Amino acid sequence: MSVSERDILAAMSKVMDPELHIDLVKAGMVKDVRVDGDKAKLKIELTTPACPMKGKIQADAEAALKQVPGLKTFDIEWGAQVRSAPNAGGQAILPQVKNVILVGAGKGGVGKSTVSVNLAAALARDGAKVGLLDADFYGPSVPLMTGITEKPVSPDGKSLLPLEKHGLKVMSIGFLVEADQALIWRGPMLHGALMQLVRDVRWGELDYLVLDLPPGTGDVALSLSQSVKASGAVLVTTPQDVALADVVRAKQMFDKVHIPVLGIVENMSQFVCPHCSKATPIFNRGGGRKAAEMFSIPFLGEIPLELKIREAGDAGVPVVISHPESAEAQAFTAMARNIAGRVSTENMRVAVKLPVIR
Ligand SMILES: Nc1ncnc2c1ncn2[C@@H]1O[C@H](COP(=O)(O)OP(=O)(O)OP(=O)(O)O)[C@@H](O)[C@H]1O
Repeated sequence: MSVSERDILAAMSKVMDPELHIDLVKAGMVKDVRVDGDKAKLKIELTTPACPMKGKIQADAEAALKQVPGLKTFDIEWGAQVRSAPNAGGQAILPQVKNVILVGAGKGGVGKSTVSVNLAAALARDGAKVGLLDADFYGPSVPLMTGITEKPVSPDGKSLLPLEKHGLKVMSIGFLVEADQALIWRGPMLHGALMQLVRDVRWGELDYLVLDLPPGTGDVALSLSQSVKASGAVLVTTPQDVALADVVRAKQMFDKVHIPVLGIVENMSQFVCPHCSKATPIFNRGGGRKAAEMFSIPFLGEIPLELKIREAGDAGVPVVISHPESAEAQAFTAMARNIAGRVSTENMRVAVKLPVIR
């Protein structure tokens, strides 16, 4: 029995992307199908190299191909092509950036910068082209957390080259102004400075630009979020009720400007004693998940309160790079893949008018 390309496509159209809820053929993920007698070759192009569902898609695709009558062997080449946010193409401000991911928090100190840095590093480790922009003028921690001490240079007196470290392109308001100087600026001046930081940096082509927002729900965070036409926002909280009240406000802020909230990350979830392995919920636990349920938005993961995370931050090497096998690095990696998956779903939902499935 001879096998045709159509048989291969028919098999692939039975495999669903578990996040997009459409089949691989409809999602445009099956490419370069070639059949030679009883052998087939094809390429499956995921919507992100940080796909959280790759294992399942791979198992389902292989199972479907094994069912094709007459097919003896097959070879799947795996690739990834990050798609742009539907509104990204029109934005003159960041034309080569496919997706801007905002990282926000209702208040300071909940670990927004730690999450931003590890999110960016985890996406880059998975193979994506990633930039990290620290717009937190209250306390720009990205220079410390990435270990960058150099200042950015301007080859033409107009634009700035981002600094490169840990596989990331990095820019921070902290590279350009002294902390006390930015603090005395008021709304329009601050907004102008931050927009310059977004606009005048030569990011080049990026799959994701992770933008560490100033904490809170003030005008600066709001207008910056609007100007960059983000794919979505990640909200960081600690599990306590007091932090969650701030998350409610942050969610309302993003709703007001029609930026999809990709989900909630709960940081400092619990502390596991390295000596006796007893877990202690220092800031309580489970509040982030509860808030996600309350808003019907995804819960993107919980990050433990862990000495290694703080030490890695202070040492300028994100924990996903310094200790990639550790439980805390894996928590960040799972979170990053969930976020990348949500960005793909949002992009695809608008592109092919998928129903909203949470
Ligand atoms: N999960 C964690 N485990 C241990 N330490 C953490 C964790 N998350 C953050 N920290 C530490 O807490 C401090 C504050 O974190 P971070 O600067 O990321 O917070 P932030 O919300 O960005 O604060 P700000 O709004 O002031 O910039 C840092 O020293 C960081 O290393």
